[in-house]
Amino acid sequence: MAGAAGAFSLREVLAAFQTCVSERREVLLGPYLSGWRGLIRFLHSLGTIFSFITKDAVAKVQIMEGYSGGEQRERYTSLQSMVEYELANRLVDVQKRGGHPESGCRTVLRLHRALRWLQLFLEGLRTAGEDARTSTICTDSYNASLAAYHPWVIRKAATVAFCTLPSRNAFLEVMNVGTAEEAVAMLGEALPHISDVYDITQELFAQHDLLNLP
Ligand SMILES: CCCCCCCC/C=C\CCCCCCCC(=O)N[C@@H](COP(=O)(O)O)[C@H](O)/C=C/CCCCCCCCCCCCC
Repeated sequence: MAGAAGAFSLREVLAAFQTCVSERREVLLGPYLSGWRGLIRFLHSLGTIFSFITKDAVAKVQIMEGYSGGEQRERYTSLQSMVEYELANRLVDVQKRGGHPESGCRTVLRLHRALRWLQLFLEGLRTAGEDARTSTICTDSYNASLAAYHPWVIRKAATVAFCTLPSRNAFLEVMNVGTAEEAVAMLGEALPHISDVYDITQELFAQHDLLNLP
């Protein structure tokens, strides 16, 4: 279940995103949600100022867990099968939220946009100098991705929360993969897998005109 306690491990998150993409280049929902659960563990550790973000991420993962463990679980093995099933059965609100306010497609779209933030943030952490401020990396990544989809009040609250983030080195330590240098190396290994998942999903959603679901 989403949001379970336990120490964050970048290795686990990496393994999840690594196994996300099948030989047929499908994004498998099981490992995708597993990756998100790992990331949420990290968010929990950042304290209550981040709880409005944690709650939203947990809620979205729980919606998807409901589908992937539900009656139609076979339709939810991959993002590709989910899109096909939900579109064929008119289970997606495409103009405004109505009968299907929590479709898998619109829920994954929110996580997908957040994955872009993660990609930019981790790349920023990986390439920044030792004395770089995590809050600046996080704010820049947010402004270049998710912020475009959030109202002013959320952007404001997020920016305030980012100011409390620990230093870059503290971040690298919390990844539980050894020294800062080892953590940076592991980020270099993790990022192509996260990018692969992002790119495949982006193409899938673009093909089906699903990038602006309400
Ligand atoms: C050691 C480094 C590892 C880094 C690990 C980072 C862990 C981050 C984990 C999760 C990222 C946050 C996921 C947030 C999902 C947000 C989805 C969203 O956009 N939801 C909005 C729209 O949903 P609907 O209303 O349409 O259903 C919703 O309104 C948003 C609510 C909450 C605010 C979201 C702010 C997102 C900021 C993302 C940055 C997280 C900062 C983490 C700091 C490291």
